[in-house]
Amino acid sequence: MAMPPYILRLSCTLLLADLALMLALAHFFPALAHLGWVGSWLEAGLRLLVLGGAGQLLAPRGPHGAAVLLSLGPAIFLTLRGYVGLPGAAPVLLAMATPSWLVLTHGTAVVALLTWSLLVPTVATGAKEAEAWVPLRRLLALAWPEWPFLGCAFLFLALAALGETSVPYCTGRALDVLRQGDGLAAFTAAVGLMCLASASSSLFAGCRGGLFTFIRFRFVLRTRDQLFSSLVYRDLAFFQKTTAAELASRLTTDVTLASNVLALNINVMLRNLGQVLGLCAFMLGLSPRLTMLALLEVPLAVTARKVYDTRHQVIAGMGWWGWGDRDGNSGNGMGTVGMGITGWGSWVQHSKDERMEKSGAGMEVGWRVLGHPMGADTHCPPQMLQRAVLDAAANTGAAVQESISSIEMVRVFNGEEEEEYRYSQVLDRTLRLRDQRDTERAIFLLIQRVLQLAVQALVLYCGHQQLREGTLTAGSLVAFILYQTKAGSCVQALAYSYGDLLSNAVAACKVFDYLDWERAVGAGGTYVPTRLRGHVTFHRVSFAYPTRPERLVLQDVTFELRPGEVTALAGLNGSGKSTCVALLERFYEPGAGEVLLDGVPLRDYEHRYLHRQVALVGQEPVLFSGSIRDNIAYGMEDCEEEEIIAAAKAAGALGFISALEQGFGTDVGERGGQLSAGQKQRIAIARALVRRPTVLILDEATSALDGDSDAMLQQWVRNGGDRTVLLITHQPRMLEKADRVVVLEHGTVAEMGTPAELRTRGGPYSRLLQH
Ligand SMILES: Nc1ncnc2c1ncn2[C@@H]1O[C@H](COP(=O)(O)OP(=O)(O)OP(=O)(O)O)[C@@H](O)[C@H]1O
Repeated sequence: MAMPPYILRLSCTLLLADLALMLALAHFFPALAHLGWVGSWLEAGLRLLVLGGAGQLLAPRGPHGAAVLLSLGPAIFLTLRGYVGLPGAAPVLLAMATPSWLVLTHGTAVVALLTWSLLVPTVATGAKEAEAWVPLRRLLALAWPEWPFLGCAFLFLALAALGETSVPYCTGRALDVLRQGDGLAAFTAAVGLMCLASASSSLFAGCRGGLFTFIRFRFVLRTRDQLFSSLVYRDLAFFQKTTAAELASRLTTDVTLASNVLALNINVMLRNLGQVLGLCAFMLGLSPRLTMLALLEVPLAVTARKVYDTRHQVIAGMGWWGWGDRDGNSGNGMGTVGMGITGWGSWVQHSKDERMEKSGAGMEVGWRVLGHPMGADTHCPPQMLQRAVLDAAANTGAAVQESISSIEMVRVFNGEEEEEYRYSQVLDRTLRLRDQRDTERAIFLLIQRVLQLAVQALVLYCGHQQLREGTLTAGSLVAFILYQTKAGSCVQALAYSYGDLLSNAVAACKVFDYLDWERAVGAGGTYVPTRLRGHVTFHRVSFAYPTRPERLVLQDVTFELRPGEVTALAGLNGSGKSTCVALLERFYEPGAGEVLLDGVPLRDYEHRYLHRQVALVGQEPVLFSGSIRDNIAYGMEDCEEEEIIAAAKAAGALGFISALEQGFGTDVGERGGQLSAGQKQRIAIARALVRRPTVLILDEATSALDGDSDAMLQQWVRNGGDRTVLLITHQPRMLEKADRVVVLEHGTVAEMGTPAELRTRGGPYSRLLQH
């Protein structure tokens, strides 16, 4: 296997810098050698400065840990050698050693670099780390309302750490008392102290855990609330670009992950840091020599964890097992969307390593997002393997949901076998991902354990020597080993929490991105005239949707809607009729030109006022779950029952509503699913009419109505006084009833006039009628 060029460059740079340093300081080294191990460490510090600087300047791409390893490695080795007391002479300084020592040092560094590059193909994690610390201040600010609870939680954290740290010490004391036969009273006191330390640490730990869980719960609720508030005020262009699943993921997964930073990661980090420091203090008191040896575990554990964490990210980025399209092609329907969970699924906390599994319940993933087939060129950002496993689990849930919710279509098109095959494929992918993750984890744990055991064996060897020398008692050695085991697991937890904190902080960044948006809805306009005529003018309007900015769907469109008239927009599918409606509702801003209401640009009107004056009944009426009454009075706080009844009557809905057992109180079901299409349309019309709008827009709003819809239309115009009505319809009968018709073709106005005029011209309108 060829050596990556950046490693070659870095290795050569470090070797040359090392040689240059040794030549330059050759005269000073004998004086340093007299200082013993202090001299070793002074040499190490000097080499660290020079090698680190040279590496940064001449080989900035390489992992900078190489300079640290090269400069500190020999000093650590020589110091440990002195502690363990191995036979044979060793040089004090690398500079004064035979050239073979230098070759061995640099050779080891090259091997370490190659191993690192194999295990972790991408090494640029620095930026991610720096970025991850940014949101901590914001998270603290968000959690600030909980400061009394936070204060108590941190107090209990400190007390619990103190209690946990003193338990091994008390155990060692009890053992020594037992060995020395100091009498029952002394033994009882020692055991009592041990029990007291254990009991109090358990109590404090319980209080700490309970308080942090409580704070986390409140934090999650408040953040979700704020995030949702910021979402509903976003402009529609945003929702065109962002999938519902992504937003749901932000609200559920990312907020939960962000809450972990404070309530879990910092909590665990501080707890373990406190314990490590306390344990080290006790260990130093027992035997400084053994403590230095035991501390060897820290860099080893941190490096192993870093390799594992980084590798997880890389693997998930490269070997993505996302949702495939229906032909079984592997695709990534999720991307940064994450799991696309729209339910409030519950996170289950497992052990530290098995941190998060998603419970299957409550997962609902939109098919549009999941099923969106993406080609191999789709950019897949690196994601943690764990996250990919969760995504796959969410995909499995989505597959079930999609098949079951479309079971009628499955039956009609005989698709049972295909659905079966598709589901088994998704399960297969999930299984493969899990296997990959579990194998990696098992190997990592094994390596971690071996490193731990190696350090413990070293400590036992030295401890045995100290016992023989009489500088350590058996009880102290037992206490030391207990401390070492505990300190080891604390260091592991510390390293784990740090990695987890970084990835959770990235999730928090995404949440803050969303929270930082300025309100789009309601921003700007303040114009609230006391009287509105409802004269609408499209003046040279051009427009392209934000998702396809290169394609103009309206070009230089000019027409007007007059008060007291029904103006019909006619045109083939895709000619731009609904786009005109979207601009009139201010879903988007025109790219060029203006939409004016009574001569004033729409953006100058106050948001609430405008949407009370301009009401829309859309192509696919959307009802919300709740009663018919709630749906008609939606968005109107001051709506009287009589107004609701009058609107329902005008929309021709009173008949069927009265026939229902609970009348206006009848629940319409999710998205109005318990009503027929025509009934939904009538309720949607009533919802528009109850506002007594000056401008009424009917976008294919009468297609499912039975009875004389053109008579009803005339009634809606007359009842509103001089109401302006914009009608979009494909029904020639309705077009003929309009006062004026504007014909659109490919986003431009082809012709306009009264239906009779246009018919006699024999132009686009006539062709449309024939079509
Ligand atoms: N959200 C969108 N993003 C990008 N392009 C869109 C979007 N909505 C519509 N379009 C495109 O804009 C063009 C005009 O669409 P529009 O819905 O205004 O047509 P329409 O005349 O109302 O058609 P129909 O009679 O079928 O309702 C179409 O080519 C359509 O593909």
